[in-house]
Formats: sequence, C-alpha cells, structure tokens
Amino acid sequence: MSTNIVVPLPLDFESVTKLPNSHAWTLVTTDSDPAATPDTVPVVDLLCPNAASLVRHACETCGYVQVTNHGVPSDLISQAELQTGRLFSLPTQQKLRTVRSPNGLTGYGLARISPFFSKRMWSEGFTIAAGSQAEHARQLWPHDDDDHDHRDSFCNVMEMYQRGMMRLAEKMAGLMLGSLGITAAHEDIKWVKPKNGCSNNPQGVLQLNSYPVCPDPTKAMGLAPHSDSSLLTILHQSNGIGGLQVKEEGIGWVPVHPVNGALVVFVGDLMHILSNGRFNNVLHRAVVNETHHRVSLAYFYGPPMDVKISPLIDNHDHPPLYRPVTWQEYLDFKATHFNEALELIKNDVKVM
Ligand SMILES: C=C1C[C@]23C[C@H]1CC[C@H]2[C@@]12CCC[C@@](C)(C(=O)O1)[C@H]2[C@@H]3C(=O)O
Ligand SMILES: O=C(O)CCC(=O)C(=O)O
Ligand SMILES: [Fe+2]
Repeated sequence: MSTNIVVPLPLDFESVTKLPNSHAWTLVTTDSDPAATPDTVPVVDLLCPNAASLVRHACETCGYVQVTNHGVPSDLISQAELQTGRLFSLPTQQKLRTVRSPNGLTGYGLARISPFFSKRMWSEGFTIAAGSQAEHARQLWPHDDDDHDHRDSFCNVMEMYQRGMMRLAEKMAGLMLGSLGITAAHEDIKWVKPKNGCSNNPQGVLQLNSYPVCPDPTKAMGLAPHSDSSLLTILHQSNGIGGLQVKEEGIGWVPVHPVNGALVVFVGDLMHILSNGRFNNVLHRAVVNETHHRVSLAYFYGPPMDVKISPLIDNHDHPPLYRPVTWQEYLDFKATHFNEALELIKNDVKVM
C-alpha cells in the first residue's frame, strides 16, 4: 500500500465531546413520527409454505424484508457482532494500519459514498472481500502471543459468517427470482447455483459498520441515504438499538426496528435491474443516538464480477428498462455517479 496518498479518515470519535461542524448536517431528525409506521412490518418466516409470494410482495412494495428461520445460527451472528465491536474498539492508530487505499475495496475507512456529501458521516466501516480478513488481521494484531488468539478468532468467525451469509443469499436470490418465474435453469442466471469446481461464482462483500455514541444525534448522519449496489444485501443490526430507516414513497423516513432473530434483506440495484424495475431498490440510511454504540454487518451479494446482468422479464408491454451491465462496471458507475448510476444504464424508451 502506498503511504503518500491522502485518504479522508474517520474521526477519532472517542476524543470528541461536541459535534464538529464538519459532521453537522441540517435536518436529520431522529424522532420517529408515529404516523410514519408502516402498515405491515414485512417479516417473513422462510419455513412458511408461501414464503416466496410474501417475499415477492415485500420486494415489490417496501424493497426489503425481515426474515426469520433463515438458517444462520444465532450464536454465529452474536459472535460476529462481538468481533465487530472488538475490532472497532481498537485504538485508532491500530485500525489505521488497515486503511483502505483510494481505489481499494477492503479495509478500514469512511463509507465509499462519503465524497458525494459535503458533511462527514458519524460512522466508520471495515470492508472484507475474498478472504481479505486474514491479511488485515495480521496488520491489526501483529504480535505472536495474545494477538495470535485475537487474529484467529476474528478470522474464524468472519469466515464462518461469510459462509453462512452466502448460503442464505443464494437461498434468497433463488426465492426472489423464483417468485418472478425465473428459475436457475435460465441461461442468464446459471451462476446463482454454480456447479462444484466452477470458477464463475457469485461474490460476497462483508461491510462492518460502527456508529459511535454521538453528542448531537439530531444533526449527525450515521450513513447517508443510498441504495445498495448488490443483487441483495443481508443486514444484521445490534439487537435493541434502532438506527436503520427506509424511505417510503409519500411517507418519508420510516424506522426499521430490529426484530429479534431476524435478518433484514434489501433489494439491491442489480436485482432491480434483473426484475426490470419490479423490485424496489429501496433508499435507506442509518441515524445515530446519544447513548448506545451501534454496529451493523451488511453482506452484499452479487453475481460473478464479469457476468452481464440485464432485465430478465421483458415482453412487448414491458420492454427492458436497462442495458446489460456487470457488477464491476456498475460499482465503477456508482463510485463516479452515485445515485445517478441507474439512470446512466437506462435504455432510451422511445415513445411512438
Ligand atoms: C460491494 C460494495 C457495495 C458498497 C461498495 C462495495 C463495497 C462497500 C459497500 C458500501 C458499504 C456501506 C454503504 C455503501 C453505499 C458504501 O458506501 O460502501 C456500500 C456500497 C454500495 O452498495 O454501493
Ligand atoms: O447500519 C445500517 O443499519 C445500514 C447499513 C447499510 O445500509 C449498508 O451498509 O449498506
Ligand atoms: Fe445499505
């Protein structure tokens, strides 16, 4: 890693007692308006026989669903949350050894979308992809003795967590696409269920988010509004500490309260494209609070980086809304154009 490139860094939150101007946003209200409670909280038991149609309905309307009986052991989830808390509680200098390089994907730093906002977010993140935890763990805990145990437990837990998430993501992708009548037999999505030994595998990126206690949550933004650039994202948030909000058409920001034992699944931009706009890639954000340190673990699931994704349901009434795009191309668009990325790959629909 080059050391002479300037990367904006997260704040040393612990040393701050007053919200600095650099982090003071306007109009971030954390009060949840009682009127802003959704009619139905979309919670789906994956063992329920009509799970697929419930998931489809949630994806078409809210753009997210909380799933229970998802098959990921609850103690693995709490272990991963514990390791996440432990990582972020390391001294800043130690975390900075793994700082993400300007064009890099993995490591410690601000959210990738930070450059699109004039104010800084009240959060820090740590991104893991394709086994990167091993190298980062060596940088975080370089010594042999005690460090060795930290390194091992961090790596083991994160590896198992990613494996569990991949399995669930494949299940959810199958359920979502199946609910639209698209099966794994479809030529264009053969990668959803890759054969053993096949190199063209779906990819996962694990993002650990930390939202420290904040002196003035009404003016701070944990994670600014965005949609995810994945096919789908599986999110675990600290039990009992809210912060996630989704934007509901005609209502505004609505809190997504953590449901014990449930994982939140978001429709990502690529799933919106695949479904030819039927599934809602919902805008969401995270707000912060004055009393509790909150963490979240977001697992971004996508196709093999070089596979073209294009709308799979098109017919004369609904011509394809988008041009084919790979995940890699889409991430690049997102990095340069952020929320306009989808517009850029829209087909020009000619009105006759
Ligand atoms: C696979 C992904 C998905 C990324 C980019 C890349 C790695 C890091 C992800 C996040 C994590 C935090 C929110 C987000 C909006 C961000 O800033 O970085 C995400 C972004 C996206 O969904 O676009
Ligand atoms: O922390 C949260 O609740 C939201 C995280 C999120 O949206 C993300 O990492 O993409
Ligand atoms: Fe997100």
